Amino acid sequence: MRVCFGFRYSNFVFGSLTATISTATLNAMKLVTSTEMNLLEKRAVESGISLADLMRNAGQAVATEICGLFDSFPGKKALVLIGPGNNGGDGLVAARSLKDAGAIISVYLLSPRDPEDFAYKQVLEADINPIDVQSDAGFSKLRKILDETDLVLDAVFGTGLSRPVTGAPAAALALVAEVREERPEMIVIALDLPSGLNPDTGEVDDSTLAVDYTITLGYAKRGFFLFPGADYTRQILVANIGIPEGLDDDILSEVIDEHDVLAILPIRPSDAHKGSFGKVMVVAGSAEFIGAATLACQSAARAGAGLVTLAARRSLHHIFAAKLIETTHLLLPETMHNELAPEAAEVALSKLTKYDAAAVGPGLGQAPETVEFIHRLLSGISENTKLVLDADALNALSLTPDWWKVFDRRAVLTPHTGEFARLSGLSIGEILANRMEVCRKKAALWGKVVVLKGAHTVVGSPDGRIAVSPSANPGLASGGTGDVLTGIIASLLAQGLDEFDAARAGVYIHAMAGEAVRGNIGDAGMIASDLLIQIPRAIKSIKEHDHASCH
Ligand SMILES: NC(=O)C1=CN([C@@H]2O[C@H](COP(=O)(O)OP(=O)(O)OC[C@H]3O[C@@H](n4cnc5c(N)ncnc54)[C@H](O)[C@@H]3O)[C@@H](O)[C@H]2O)[C@@H](O)CC1
Ligand SMILES: Nc1ncnc2c1ncn2[C@@H]1O[C@H](COP(=O)(O)OP(=O)(O)O)[C@@H](O)[C@H]1O
Ligand SMILES: [K+]
Repeated sequence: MRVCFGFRYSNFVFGSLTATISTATLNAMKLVTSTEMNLLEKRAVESGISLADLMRNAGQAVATEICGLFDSFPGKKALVLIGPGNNGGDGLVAARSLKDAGAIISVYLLSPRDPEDFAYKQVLEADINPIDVQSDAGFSKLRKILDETDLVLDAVFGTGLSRPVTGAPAAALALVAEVREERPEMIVIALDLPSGLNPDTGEVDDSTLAVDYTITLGYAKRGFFLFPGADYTRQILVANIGIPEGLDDDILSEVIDEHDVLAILPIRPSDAHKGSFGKVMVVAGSAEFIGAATLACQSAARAGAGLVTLAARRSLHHIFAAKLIETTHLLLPETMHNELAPEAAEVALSKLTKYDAAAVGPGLGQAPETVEFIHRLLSGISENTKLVLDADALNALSLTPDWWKVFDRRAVLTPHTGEFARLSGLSIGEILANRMEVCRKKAALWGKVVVLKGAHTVVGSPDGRIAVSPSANPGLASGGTGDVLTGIIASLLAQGLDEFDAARAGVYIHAMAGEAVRGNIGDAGMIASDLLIQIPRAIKSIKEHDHASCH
């Protein structure tokens, strides 16, 4: 079994990610910490699998994946760098399997290893004579091998890294990096993870290689989706090492995957009418932020809602009406200073009873009257209307100490890092240092589904689950793309999805739309409106993938 993280979109490959997620198993989409990985290993051993079996499976699976990367593997030259622990052990088994598959193998020991251990015997039995760093003073042999090898397998350190990398391992990794500059055709593959990358935090060592492929064992590690680590793993393949199914039921983190999204997408019966697909009210916009409201309304419609209504200031009606042809309009009263009147909340509330979902916040602004309007609206909104809050709705909430005790209903919140900082009182640095854990904890404390936006967006659920976007796409870092996400999530809420499902499916569809635009025009110059037509295409593509995999 093999899993690749990435997007398949109309048979094209985007970014540096692979094209296919080629398995139906959802377990492989789980994300683990090093502690969780050790626990799973312990459970596997308790269930009757020996450590040697796991290592044999790991080494063989890695070799199989490597062979699959080449059109023709026999005769390829492969160098395996071996460290002191089990990662090195896996590397020794992989070296043996690669030789069995026809490769010309060099094994290079960066630390002394016990010749009696199971893995070492594997290479000796295959007549591979490891080169020892002690006997290769000055790395002259290593340099010579690197000048000719087709691939390097980094099996120096895995999840057991405990301190900065120094000495021979650091020097050898630096040499690989240097030769790679001269020989870009040389493929570098990490076994389990690029050595020196912290699997829990995504921190990297100075010596960590940005590899071409990371063949990870059993489960992807959280650090692959946290920066800077996320820039070092490139294409990630998850290899099956035989951990029995069912041992990971309490692992609550996952990468959002097309199969998950397909399973939760709303069904669209042929005899549907517009009432079948829910009504969304978007409460948004101000004179300064016209685009935020229009983008949210259009994306809600493009994600499949039956009817979208914009509730916005009366004096802006003419411009909104010109921009939004399909949207209906609710004209909200204003103060004599041309701000939203706080009593506009009652106007919106009186209509909202007929709506399945509301998106509140994009571009509303932060005038005191607007803040009062938002507070009145949020305190009066019925539990029957599902809710997504973004931008100025989040800013307004942040003004109330312990806001989650006052605003204690279900909702999706979609903060970027700055808004999350205001909501939580944490600094930006504290959030960036561990986005997944921070998001999980706050979602539980606040009792909300929280979408912490950015590269590899994290969706946290109050029950402890987190779902991480597989996409990092600098093209999306432009004004208005978040408003598009808000509209998509509101649309999915209106179509009947619960908060967590709407948020993770919405994040995935939005990311896929972004990847499609990147595929067309690159990662600079993307504007939020480019995403709109890609939303239904992304949904179509997800559905077609299912169709393709069924036949
Ligand atoms: N957890 C699991 O389920 C499995 C783990 N396996 C492999 O085991 C690996 C983890 O093995 P280990 O726990 O032995 O850890 P590693 O192989 O990552 O390295 C730990 C060893 O390196 C030393 N070390 C750590 N940091 C160092 C540094 N900066 N400089 C020099 N020496 C350093 C430690 O003292 C220890 O000897 C995984 O990455 C994976 O490759 C597989 O064999 C199979 C199953
Ligand atoms: N580097 C990136 N990789 C992936 N997604 C990104 C990246 N940068 C921004 N995004 C996405 O773009 C959107 C930006 O939203 P936001 O910051 O609220 O902007 P705005 O309010 O202007 O719409 C979010 O969905 C975010 O996750
Ligand atoms: K490694």
